[in-house]
Amino acid sequence: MAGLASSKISSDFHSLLYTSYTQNPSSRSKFRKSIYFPSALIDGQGATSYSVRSRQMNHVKCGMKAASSIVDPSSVSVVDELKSKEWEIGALKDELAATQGIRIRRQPPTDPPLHYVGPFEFRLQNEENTPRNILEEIVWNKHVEVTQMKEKVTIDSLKKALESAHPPRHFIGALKASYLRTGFPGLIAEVKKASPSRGVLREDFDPVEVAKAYEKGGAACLSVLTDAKYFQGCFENLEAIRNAGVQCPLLCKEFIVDAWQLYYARTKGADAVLLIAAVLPDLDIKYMLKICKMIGLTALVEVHDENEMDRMLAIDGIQLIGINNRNLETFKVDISNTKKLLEGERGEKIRQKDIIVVGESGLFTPADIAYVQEAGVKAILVGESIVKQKDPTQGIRQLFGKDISS
Ligand SMILES: O=C(O)c1ccccc1NCC(=O)[C@H](O)[C@H](O)COP(=O)(O)O
Repeated sequence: MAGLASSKISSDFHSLLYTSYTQNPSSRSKFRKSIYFPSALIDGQGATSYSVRSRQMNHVKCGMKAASSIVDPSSVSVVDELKSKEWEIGALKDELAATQGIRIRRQPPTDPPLHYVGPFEFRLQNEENTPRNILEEIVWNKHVEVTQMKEKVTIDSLKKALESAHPPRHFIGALKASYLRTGFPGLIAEVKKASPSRGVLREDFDPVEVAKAYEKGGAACLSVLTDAKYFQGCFENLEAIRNAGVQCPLLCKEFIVDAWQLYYARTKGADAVLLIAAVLPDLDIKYMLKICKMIGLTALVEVHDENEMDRMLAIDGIQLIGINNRNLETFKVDISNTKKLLEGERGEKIRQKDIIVVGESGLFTPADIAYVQEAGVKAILVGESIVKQKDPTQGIRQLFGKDISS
């Protein structure tokens, strides 16, 4: 089915372009008929489980440059056709994400391939191909990183490794138990050496020592940064903490852009993963939630604004939502963001759905904790204010204004 539909679309597409081009060669419009495969589906099996859907002709502005040369149509290779199709799929993914308010493009807008329409060739104009902000840069880099990792570690080998993986620890259960025990939001303490917004936070950074100090201070769970380039983290830290006998459930703090990463994180000792609504379209979130449930991972779905919160509240199966007070595009931190997103109908819907909310970023004092707790959070995710303390155990005591360890 997919193959047939694709070739039909391809011929329609080119015949339409040929007609458009020959009738009004100066036309400044691009017709695009595209196919959408959610990126999360392309894990080697999923892609065939989705029907190919040709979409309405989209009439969007672009410039069609006059043919620079006359080519023999029979010389257009299958590779050119596939490159053209790949480019169209990438462009459509961004277009579909944009309809959900997502501004992050998953990959650089590559140069559109040369289009061959009958005896003509032309190239559609290109958008800027530099990242618009740090989050988009991280996501583009992550795509390259994961593509390279997937060449070395297959999804089948990961699925095989999962057969002997440790049983997952109950991430949400630990947060709820901590809240009941202390009367404070459960603490997800973040093992983070550095970040794009704050640089190096802790020079003498021993992840296992930091993790043990957090556990001693009363953390319910830990968040472990595994991104190397922008946070100086790594998966070896996650494994080392797991293997050091730390009992806290572990959140793999990674930028998930591909379902393969979920399997990989689970094999490296993760009990939970982060799904960022600013990066992942709804279909990817839904698909990844299913995979998380299947392989024993808790999903912390992160939002920053009302649009992202409304999108996530419309998705069934989400149990844990993190409200990030840091704008990951501008780095601006404002803890009132948590209050804003929990007011009114949104707060009511969260209570009805029994969703646990995590207040994330910019929490430094007992007053900050009281503020977000009053807003309705049952858990908090804290990095900078405790990881930079000489004694992180003491840092937790200062953060809460009391010893929450027993
Ligand atoms: O912290 C950054 O600079 C950053 C930049 C781009 C994407 C994510 C980023 N941080 C991840 C986080 O959200 C924080 O590590 C986490 O919420 C803890 O925040 P904090 O307590 O302020 O360290």
